[in-house]
Amino acid sequence: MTGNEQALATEGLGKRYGKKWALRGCTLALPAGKVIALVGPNGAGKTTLLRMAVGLVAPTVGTVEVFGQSPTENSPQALSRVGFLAQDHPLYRHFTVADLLRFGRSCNVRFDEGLALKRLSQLDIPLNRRAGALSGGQQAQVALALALAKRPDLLVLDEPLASLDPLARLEFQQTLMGAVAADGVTVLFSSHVVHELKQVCDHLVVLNHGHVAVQGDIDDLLGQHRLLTGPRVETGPRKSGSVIEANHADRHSTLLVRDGRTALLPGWQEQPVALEELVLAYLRRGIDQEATV
Ligand SMILES: Nc1ncnc2c1ncn2[C@@H]1O[C@H](COP(=O)(O)OP(=O)(O)OP(=O)(O)O)[C@@H](O)[C@H]1O
Repeated sequence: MTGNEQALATEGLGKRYGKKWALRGCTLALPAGKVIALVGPNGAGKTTLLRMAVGLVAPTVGTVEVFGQSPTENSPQALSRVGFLAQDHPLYRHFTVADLLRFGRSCNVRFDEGLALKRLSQLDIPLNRRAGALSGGQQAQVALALALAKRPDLLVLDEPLASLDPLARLEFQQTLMGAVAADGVTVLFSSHVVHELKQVCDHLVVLNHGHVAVQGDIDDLLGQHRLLTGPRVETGPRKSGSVIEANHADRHSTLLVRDGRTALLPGWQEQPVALEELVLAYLRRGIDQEATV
């Protein structure tokens, strides 16, 4: 892997179901070797994007490439490098954990059964237990162990944390981060949870109403945005491309801005913005406002 290799690149990507666009005009360049969060509300288009990335859904328009190859046109080459964990981490419920490992081995030439066995033993997950008899957290861990045993270069996870309790979430994240540190795997995962992102992610994509609202390296995004507080002004997001959100009280205004470092006007103060505030501000914007940034 080179330093600036892209794990996933899309250009004008869109998917329409009937008359409704689930995703539209999506252009992304997601760096390899990073942990990337895809954030957005229900129906934003996250699953649609992830399913196009792993070749399960064909685009209506535009292109998608995984490590430079189309997951639909060059599927064996592209998909041999990709692991996918669908929402609710589905497993064959009547299979034992050992059956699932055997199944994984028979389906994937690169399957590293030793690695999966090591992870499952560290988590005390019994191999003779049927998948349907495991707890939700254990099922998630088994699904993750199977996906990692494929030794993917890109691991795509659709809302992996949604059904897990706080302890199971932590264990799941630790397993994931351990794999990232050990193997340099690129992780792309979708989530509704914004407040935990800073600890686990390098890169962020915010989707809203089927459009990319903002994307970039998290440290860069935090460096580019700031909160300005000062005397009330009658400006809003539509008057300036650099004002992402404006909130007004009787005497004061607070503006979230994205711009170069310009001198502050008298009476104005600036402070850094937290990642959660930044994401929520972009989610609150309407589609017509997204085009101004
Ligand atoms: N197979 C389908 N047929 C018709 N419409 C679909 C289909 N799949 C998704 N959609 C629609 O596309 C839009 C985006 O759905 P998608 O599942 O990608 O969103 P999401 O961000 O993953 O949502 P959630 O967080 O609820 O899982 C929604 O309006 C959804 O109803």
